[in-house]
Amino acid sequence: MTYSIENRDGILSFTITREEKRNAINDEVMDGFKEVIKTIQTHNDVRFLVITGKGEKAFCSGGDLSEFHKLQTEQEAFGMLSKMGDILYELATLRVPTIALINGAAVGGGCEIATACDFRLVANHAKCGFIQGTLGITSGWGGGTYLFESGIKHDYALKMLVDATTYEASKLYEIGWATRVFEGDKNVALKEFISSMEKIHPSVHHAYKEMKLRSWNEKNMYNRALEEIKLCAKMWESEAHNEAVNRFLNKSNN
Ligand SMILES: CC[C@@H](C(=O)O)C(=O)SCCNC(=O)CCNC(=O)[C@H](O)C(C)(C)COP(=O)(O)OP(=O)(O)OC[C@H]1O[C@@H](n2cnc3c(N)ncnc32)[C@H](O)[C@@H]1OP(=O)(O)O
Repeated sequence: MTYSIENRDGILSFTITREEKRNAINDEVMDGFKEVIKTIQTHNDVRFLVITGKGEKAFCSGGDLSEFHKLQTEQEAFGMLSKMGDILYELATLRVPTIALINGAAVGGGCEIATACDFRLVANHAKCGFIQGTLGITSGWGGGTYLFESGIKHDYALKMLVDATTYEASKLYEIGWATRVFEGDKNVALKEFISSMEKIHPSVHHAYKEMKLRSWNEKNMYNRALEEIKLCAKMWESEAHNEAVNRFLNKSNN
C-alpha cells in the first residue's frame, strides 16, 4: 500500500508511504486521497484532516515522473492532471480544517497539495517550492491558482512560481506560506497547533469553512483552476518538458 489512513479521536491522518520515491503521487495515492475525502464527506466524527509523508526526507515530490512520463499527448496529460486537480479542489473545499504537516521536501505537485490545505506546518529542515518551471511546465493541479488566492502578497506568490526553486522554511514563514515552522517531532508540533482549535465545537469550524467556500464560489475558483490544468496539459507535450523529465529520470544513471 502506498498510503495509510488513521483516525485518532477525530483527527484523520493521510500519510503517503512511498519514501523511496520521496512520496511521489501515483494513481493509487490519488485513489487514497479520494477515499479520505469521501470519509470526511460522509462521517460527522472527523474534526481535522492532516496530510503528511512518511520519513523525514519528503512530504511529497509531486507527480511520479517515472509513471506519468508515459503520458505523451495533451489529452493523456489532461486526464491525469484533472483527476488530481479535482481532488485538490475537493480537499480545499472540505468543511473541516485541513493541515499539511510538512515533514520534508514539498516540491512540484507536493507544494500544490500543501497550498490547497488551510494550514502548513513546516519542519525546519524542509525545503519547498513550485519547481515545475524547471520541467518546462507550470503547476498543473490548480495549486498556482490557489497560491494567488492564499493571501500571500502577489509579488511573493508570483516570485515563488517564476523562481521555480525551493525555499528554506524560514523564508517560507517570512513570505506567509508557512503557518508555522517546527523543530523535532512532527506529532508534537501538530498536537500543539490544534490544541486550542480542538476545544471549539465542530459546527463553528464548519461555519468558517462555509465562508471560505462562498468566497471561492464567487471567485470562480474551480474554473480558474481548470484553466491552469488545461494550460499545463498543453505544455506537458512540449519538447522542453520531455527533455527535462528525461534528464531527471536519467540522473541516477549518470
Ligand atoms: C505531475 C504534476 C506536476 C504538478 O502539477 O506540479 C508535478 O508534480 S511535476 C513533478 C515535480 N517533481 C519533481 O520534479 C521531482 C523533483 N524531485 C526532487 O527534486 C528530489 O527528488 C527531492 C524531492 C528534492 C528529494 O531529493 P533527494 O532526497 O536527494 O532524493 P533523490 O532526488 O535522490 O530521489 C530519491 C529517489 O526518488 C525518485 N523521485 C523523487 N521524486 C520523484 C518524482 N516526483 N517522481 C518519480 N521519482 C521521483 C528519484 O528519481 C530517486 O530515485 P532513484 O534514483 O531510483 O533512487
